[in-house]
Amino acid sequence: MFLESAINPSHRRGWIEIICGSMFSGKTEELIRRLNRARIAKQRVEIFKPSIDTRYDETNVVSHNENSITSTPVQASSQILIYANNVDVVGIDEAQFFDDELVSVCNKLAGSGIRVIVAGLDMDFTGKPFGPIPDLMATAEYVTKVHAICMQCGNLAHYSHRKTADEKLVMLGETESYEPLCRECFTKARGK
Ligand SMILES: Nc1ncnc2c1ncn2[C@@H]1O[C@H](COP(=O)(O)OP(=O)(O)O)[C@@H](O)[C@H]1O
Ligand SMILES: Cc1cn([C@H]2C[C@H](O)[C@@H](COP(=O)(O)O)O2)c(=O)[nH]c1=O
Ligand SMILES: [Zn+2]
Repeated sequence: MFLESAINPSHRRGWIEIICGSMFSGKTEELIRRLNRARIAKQRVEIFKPSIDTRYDETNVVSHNENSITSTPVQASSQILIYANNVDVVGIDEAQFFDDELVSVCNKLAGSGIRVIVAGLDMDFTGKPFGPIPDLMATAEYVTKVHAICMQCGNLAHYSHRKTADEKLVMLGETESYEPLCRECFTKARGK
């Protein structure tokens, strides 16, 4: 579906792709896969992540199974417009942590002929829509929802259950603090 077609500079068409889902669903792997393919097609690629995401690495975007790609950490989404100069493709990871302006930033980039690929959590640990992702999903041309495996029953999971009592929206973590769960197991776990 996402062809790395040669880009004709006189007639550049941009668009937005969203890769969303729970934690451990393969969002970052899929983002890295698409960006690597764009590089193989000799397209100019820039990758951004919010600077608060220091979980695996200060700069690189790193997946749970240790795939990685170099990125530029930025504090505010508006900085992406400044750094995304002379590029064909922009990748953005952990987009749920960005401010709401990310929606207009991505639309401006796409409007100027850039392919924009955004990965992020669609729901927070309570099951509510997370940050700018829902609005991005509404305005994107393409939305891919990927699934993890439920850690309780082995079915497909689309919730990220927090295993600790912490109620803060932003709490970086891994398997020590979060597990992907299916609807049934998440409802049971939240009911406790
Ligand atoms: N419960 C799980 N379901 C699926 N993959 C898992 C699970 N737990 C760990 N993983 C690992 O996580 C990888 C996906 O990592 P990543 O792309 O970083 O996910 P995301 O960005 O969606 O959190 C999988 O390829 C697998 O190795
Ligand atoms: C559900 C949820 C998650 N987080 C944090 C936990 C991780 O550091 C990232 C998600 O990373 P992944 O690449 O999708 O595995 O987000 C959070 O701060 N708040 C939440 O509600
Ligand atoms: Zn389950």
